[in-house]
Amino acid sequence: MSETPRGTVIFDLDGTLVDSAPDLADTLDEVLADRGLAPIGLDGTRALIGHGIPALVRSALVLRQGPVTEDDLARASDRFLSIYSGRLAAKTRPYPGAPEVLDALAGAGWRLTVCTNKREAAASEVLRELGLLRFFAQVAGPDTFEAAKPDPAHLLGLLPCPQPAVVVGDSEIDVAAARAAGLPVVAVAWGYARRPVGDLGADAIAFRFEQVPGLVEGLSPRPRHR
Ligand SMILES: O=C(O)COP(=O)(O)O
Ligand SMILES: [Mg+2]
Repeated sequence: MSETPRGTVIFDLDGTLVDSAPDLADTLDEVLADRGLAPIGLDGTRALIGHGIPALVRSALVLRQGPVTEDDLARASDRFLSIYSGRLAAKTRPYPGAPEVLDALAGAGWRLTVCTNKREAAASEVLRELGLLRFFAQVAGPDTFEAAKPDPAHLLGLLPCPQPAVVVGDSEIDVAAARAAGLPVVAVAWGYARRPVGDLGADAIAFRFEQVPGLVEGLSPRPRHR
């Protein structure tokens, strides 16, 4: 990385850098099977990802068994985490082009960070197992600053001083957090958004990973050097 960072790119994780839905779906279906409930499957799981694991488990239980008590949710979330921690990157893979683009952005002087609603330790471990952790100066989960997207504090914690920054994410949650933080945002077309990517209200859309650096450059003011 160059001595004067160009600015910070804040990447979302699930649905943006990595396709984690297969491992999340397998885990969710195992939790449901333990309870004699029908599976949600890959497509069903994709539609529930983005607000973190407790929210994912709650949504699945509500769909399959109706209202859930907080105790029951805590038990099911613990069970989910114990299964998921053994298969964080069993089927999870970076999206095509991600490693090359991260390498290029770092080489161009960008400071790279991750802002995810997956807990910090699990997010870092997924990135480590996929060989991507080395690109990132910091990885922030909802437990890092005690703030979870769409709370802008989750993004702003990654920017300790005023600097150019661009958010890259796949969902309405990422766009809402970026808007609340006053940061420009690129939406990627390959993730888990519940709406068409053109309806997310992002400043730009990437249809392939290779488009990300050009869009990030275009949205970021050049820092002034004295
Ligand atoms: O819901 C999750 O698992 C977190 O997803 P995110 O990395 O897209 O924030
Ligand atoms: Mg996401």
